[in-house]
Amino acid sequence: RNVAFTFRSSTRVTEILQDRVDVPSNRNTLNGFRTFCSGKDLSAKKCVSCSSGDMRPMTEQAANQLIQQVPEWNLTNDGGTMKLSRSWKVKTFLEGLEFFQAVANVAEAEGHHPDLHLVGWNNVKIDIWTHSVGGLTENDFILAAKINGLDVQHLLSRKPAK
Ligand SMILES: C[C@H](O)[C@H](O)[C@H]1CNC2=NC(N)=NC(=O)C2=N1
Repeated sequence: RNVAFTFRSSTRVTEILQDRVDVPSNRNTLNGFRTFCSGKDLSAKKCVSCSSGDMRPMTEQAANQLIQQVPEWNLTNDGGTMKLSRSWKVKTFLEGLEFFQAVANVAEAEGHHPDLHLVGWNNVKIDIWTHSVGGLTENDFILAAKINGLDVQHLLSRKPAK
């Protein structure tokens, strides 16, 4: 029995080391602070609570890596605060609000909330960052990936967003 157990755990360690499995999002720590964890499919992850005071914003280098998993989004630096941003053009004002409702459902489910802009009646822009740490955490990329997965095509104008 011991032999089987040892085999199973070392297999798990090997999988984790080779990055073949997802592990809980709070696994990686740097100097005792959570940063983010590696893993393939961001949209399959859940946002973790970022209010416990042990979370710090990720480095620009880490953000440049993770953005490759959500290339539809832009990395911006807003007066020193790193954010994710994406724009869409909707067909009508009301469809903009429908778009927001779909995003709000995801945000509520994740307990992680983006800034929503609807400007000039049909320009939707969403900014995501972790307010409590003043920068980006893996939660922001998870939310971005989940917003990418929404079926909102029918709400969008055929004209590209600015
Ligand atoms: C307790 C709860 O997790 C926090 O208040 C959450 C709510 N949603 C949030 N959303 C975002 N984007 N950043 C936060 O810091 C944040 N804080």
